[in-house]
Amino acid sequence: MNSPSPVPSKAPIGTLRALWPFIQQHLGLFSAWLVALACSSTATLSLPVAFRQMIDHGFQSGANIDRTFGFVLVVIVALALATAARYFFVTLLGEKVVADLRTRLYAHLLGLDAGFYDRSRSGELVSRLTADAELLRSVIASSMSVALRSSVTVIGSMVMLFVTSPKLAAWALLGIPLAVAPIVIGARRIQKVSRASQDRIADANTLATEALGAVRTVQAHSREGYERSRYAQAMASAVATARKRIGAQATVTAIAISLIFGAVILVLWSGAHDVINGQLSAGALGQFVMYAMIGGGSVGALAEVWNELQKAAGGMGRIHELLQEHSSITAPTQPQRLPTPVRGAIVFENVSFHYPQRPDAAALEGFTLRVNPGETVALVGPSGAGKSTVFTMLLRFHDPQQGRLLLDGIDIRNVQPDLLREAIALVPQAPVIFATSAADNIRYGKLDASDAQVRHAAQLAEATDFLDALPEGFASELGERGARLSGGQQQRVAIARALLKDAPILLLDEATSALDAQSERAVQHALEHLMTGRTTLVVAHRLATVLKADRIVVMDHGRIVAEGTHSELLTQGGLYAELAKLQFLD
Ligand SMILES: Nc1ncnc2c1ncn2[C@@H]1O[C@H](COP(=O)(O)OP(=O)(O)OP(=O)(O)O)[C@@H](O)[C@H]1O
Repeated sequence: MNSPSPVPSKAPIGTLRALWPFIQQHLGLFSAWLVALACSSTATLSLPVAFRQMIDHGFQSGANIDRTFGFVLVVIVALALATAARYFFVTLLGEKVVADLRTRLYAHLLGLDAGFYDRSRSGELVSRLTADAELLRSVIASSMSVALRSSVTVIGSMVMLFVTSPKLAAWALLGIPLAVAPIVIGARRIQKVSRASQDRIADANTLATEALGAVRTVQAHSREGYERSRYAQAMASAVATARKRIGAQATVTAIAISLIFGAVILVLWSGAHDVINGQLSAGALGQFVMYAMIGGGSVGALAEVWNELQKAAGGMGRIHELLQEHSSITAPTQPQRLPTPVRGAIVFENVSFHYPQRPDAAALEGFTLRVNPGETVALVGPSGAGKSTVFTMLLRFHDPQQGRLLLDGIDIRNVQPDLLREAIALVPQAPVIFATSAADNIRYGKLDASDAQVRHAAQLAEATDFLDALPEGFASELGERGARLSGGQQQRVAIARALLKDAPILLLDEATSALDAQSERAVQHALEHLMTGRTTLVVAHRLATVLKADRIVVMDHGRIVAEGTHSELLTQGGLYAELAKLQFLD
């Protein structure tokens, strides 16, 4: 996937066609917009005719005056109403289409497999959801509307110019492109400079995001001054680039005004001669100038939105690309049912697996393991041995290239992935705490749990003491990534969540970070509650856990190198004895 650029890249306008299915969902609004557009364009194009009436007949004494002014008034009211309706329908359409697009993309992203997330960065995905979708919103609500409206107006005013005065129209046809061309060229140049200017702003934003996100580290190193001057430099560079853009913009404005009004004056001058010679009425000349201005303005507007449309096409292209991604972990067409309740018998049968990003190195190789219902198996081994990969396979985040995994005798590829994962509770090494209340964090394990069930789970996880002590008890917000809790407390919240889920299989990645003796004991107690009566696979880092396991499996380079109890393995010597000496026994 492309890395996100602050200014989205361009793509052929045709890419925007992918928007059509989303617009089709709101055909009523779309049609209402087209009707309003037709009305407002008709009113715009009738305005010069109304003015001609006013000039030619409005100032003469006679019966016509009231009717003439009345006509002008009607056209103006119609224009006002149609413009308001057009704006309302198209803006609402933009909001709805983009909301649908975002919802659809988000739902799609949540379903993609681990392989996809290994190769994408979450920041990029969020930018697809925000920046690219935002671009499309402005395109539907404004650029698309302007493009269509201007096209209609350009064609309409061209026709009317010829109807009003074929001779002057021929002049205008030559004059308008000559006047508009330099403006369009200038606008292109401005676009380039403003891209550079936005890039500089983005550089400064990156600096600020990084420093503010790690403000403790910045302060701990006393690097506030350094960060301030880096940001100030980035800002100065942004201003210098912006100055170029502003200068170019000012020049183009001066040229545009001179050219456009110059052309209008020339045509007027030629028309004035016709009026004096009696070949043209004053009203017709006024009407002509108005059409020329409307037409010229619309050509300019078209040139301006073209760029916007190209950028939006780039955004749509990237969103479309994401929507085409498919998860390789899918439910079988005829899924098999797991027994109820799940007993928790796990079998890894000669499993070999390479991560998609690392096809050369096997994370698991010829891995065979049988875990009986209710048994606790500790996985130990050096870093990178493949312990976490065992969990990944069991949760079916990836499928093995060889071999199979059975749960209660059923190949997990034949089970619906969500039902498989319902049967498993995972307590990861670094607990994930969401920025919601403590109760909701625990309730993530079982969304329909009652308050009493949440409290009971917290009790078993030894979490009630510190949660009750928070200012609003269980209703207290835990802050971003659980910032208001200590490491050991976060672990106990995660354990309470797993307890509430009450799944027959438990995957436990024991935290390596050292806790003080008291939290350590609390966490151990909580874990004991959690492990009771469940099939448990635990990546063990502590002697206490290893000693409590029914069996210890020693892994190295994706293979099982030894199995047994602590004392059996110690007497065997080898990798386990070495690890035990380094990890548990000192
Ligand atoms: N998402 C991934 N993409 C590519 N390779 C990976 C990925 N995750 C793990 N690996 C590789 O697979 C191998 C096994 O990793 P795994 O995380 O299972 O080891 P581990 O025993 O759990 O290590 P640790 O104790 O350090 O967590 C390692 O060589 C690792 O580099």
